[in-house]
Formats: sequence, structure tokens, C-alpha cells
Amino acid sequence: MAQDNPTQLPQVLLLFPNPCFTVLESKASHKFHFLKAWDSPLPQAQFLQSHANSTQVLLSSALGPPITAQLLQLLPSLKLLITLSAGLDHVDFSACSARGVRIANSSPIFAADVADMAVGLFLDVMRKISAANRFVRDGFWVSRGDFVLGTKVGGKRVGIVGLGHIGLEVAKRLEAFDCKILYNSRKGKPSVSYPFYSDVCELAANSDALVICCALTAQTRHMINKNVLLALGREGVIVNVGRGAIIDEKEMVRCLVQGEIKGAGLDVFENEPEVPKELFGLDNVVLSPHKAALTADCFTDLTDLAMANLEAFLLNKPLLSEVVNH
Ligand SMILES: O=CC(=O)O
Repeated sequence: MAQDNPTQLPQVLLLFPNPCFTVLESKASHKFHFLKAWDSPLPQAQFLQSHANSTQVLLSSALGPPITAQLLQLLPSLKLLITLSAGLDHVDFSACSARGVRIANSSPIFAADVADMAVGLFLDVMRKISAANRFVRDGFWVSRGDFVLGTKVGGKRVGIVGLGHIGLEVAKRLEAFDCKILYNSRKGKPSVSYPFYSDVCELAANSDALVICCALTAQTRHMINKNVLLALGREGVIVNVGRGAIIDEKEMVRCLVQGEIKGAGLDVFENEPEVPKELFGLDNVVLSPHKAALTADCFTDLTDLAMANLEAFLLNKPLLSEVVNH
């Protein structure tokens, strides 16, 4: 059914069905009119054209279609994109800037949960928790006896790549484990006293583990390359909760298989849901299906933040999670 906006409420465009949108709609349909592209019998381009002049806000997420320059062209009145994701690699950021479309993301909501997962993966690789679990379940405690020892966490130097919301939460948690924090970021952060390395290779050479928390951009794609992995070295561990393509995955797999790095904890991959099959046989690798951000508890906070951003936009107040410098 074609949806006009009989309510005269401010209109929010949704391009694809998503359980979060349903929660948001149930909370906010008295304040906003949610325009659902998938409910219309019209082809999407025609549907967008019919609402081109009235659509100021688009609500999206990394699970939906990418927000491209071409899509923005179909929405000449668009002023705000709210994404229910932390990462922005599904958004053509320069096209949004050029058009003056503001962006609000959801990283403040996800930071703690992603950091918990990063630390969980790190501890698992270091202390071999998943491997020990397999060892006991497979009956090897009885048939083989001793389990190969893991590595002490306290005192390790952890290089955090990307000290944004998520990286800072990882640092806070790992300090409690007595780890020494170092970091790489686009710029040094005056608000922290951790040593800053502008060169990620140098960071790797001075770290026992790297935790990748940065965004995927043209600059960070394959930033963790062969040189960085070799600088991390045979005793080094890598954890990735950012995006798969920040690491040169082929090179990482080769390094893991050949023992050129010690282990990896990976929530993200270059060609999800495909995972390089060489990793399945490695006991020093812990794998997770890109779920670091999501917990069964996050949806209330996520939809509350989206609603607060919508309200702030309409009242011409500062957005709660505007992305200003990607
Ligand atoms: O990976 C998840 C996100 O970017 O929200």
C-alpha cells in the first residue's frame, strides 16, 4: 500500500525491515510517521521519488542497503541519516558531507558490549578457554592427560588500534587486568596518558597483542598488512572487533598457519559470512560471527538513542551521537 503521511507527523524513511525499527515504531509512532519502503507496491526508486520532497530523515543500519551517492540523489530533502550501527562503512561519508546530510550513529550504545567481546576474545586466545573446552568435551583430559598451557595476561602490552568509544572501553577493561595500554589513532589524544604511536607497525613491534577497534575507511583498509603482522611477531596475538578488511586476511591466515603470529580472536571477516577454512583447524584462533555489538539487552538503549536523536533534530538541538569527523 502506498503510504502518504495522513498524520502530518515528522516523517522517517525506512528502507528495509529490521526488528529494531519495529521496536522503535512501537515506542514512537505517536511522534513520527515511519515510511516503510518495503510496504509499498512501487519499485523503490519510484517510491523514493514520490516522497523525495518530504523525506528529511532516513533511519538505517549496516544490515541494510548501503547509503550511496546515488541513493542520496533520490532524496534531495534529506538532512539526517541515523544508523543503528557503530561502523559507518555502509555509508558514503563524503557524499553525505557534500550534500550536508548529518549522520548520527550508535557507537555510544555498543562500545561497552563490543569492548567486553574484545576482551573476551583476548582472554580466550591467551588462556585457551575455547580450546580447553574442546579438550575436556572431547575426552582428551582422560585420554591424553595434560593440556598445553596458556599465556599470562597481566603485564602484557596491548596496542589498541583506534582509541574511540570502543577502544577506550577496551583500554579501561584491560588496565584492570594489569595490561599496559599503547595505541594508534589518526591523532594522539590529549585526554589519555597511554603512549601514542602514529605508525601502526611501530605499535605492533612494541605490543604483545593488537586489538583492532577502528573504523574501516579507505585509509584503514588492509592497514594491518604483512609488515604489521611480522612486527607483532611470533608471540603476538591479534583481536579484531572492527571490520574484517582492516586486516589483510589472506596474510593473517598465512601468518597463523605458519606460526608467524601466535593467535587471533576474530569477530569480523573480510567476506562475511565466509570465514577462511584454514582457521577452522587452528586451536589458537577463536571465531565469532560478527556479534560483538549485539546483546539481547541492547535494543532498548539503541532505540532510545535513535528516538533522542530524532527529537533533537526536530527541535534543532545538538544530536546525541553525531559523527563529525570520520
Ligand atoms: O558491527 C556492528 C556495528 O557497526 O554496529
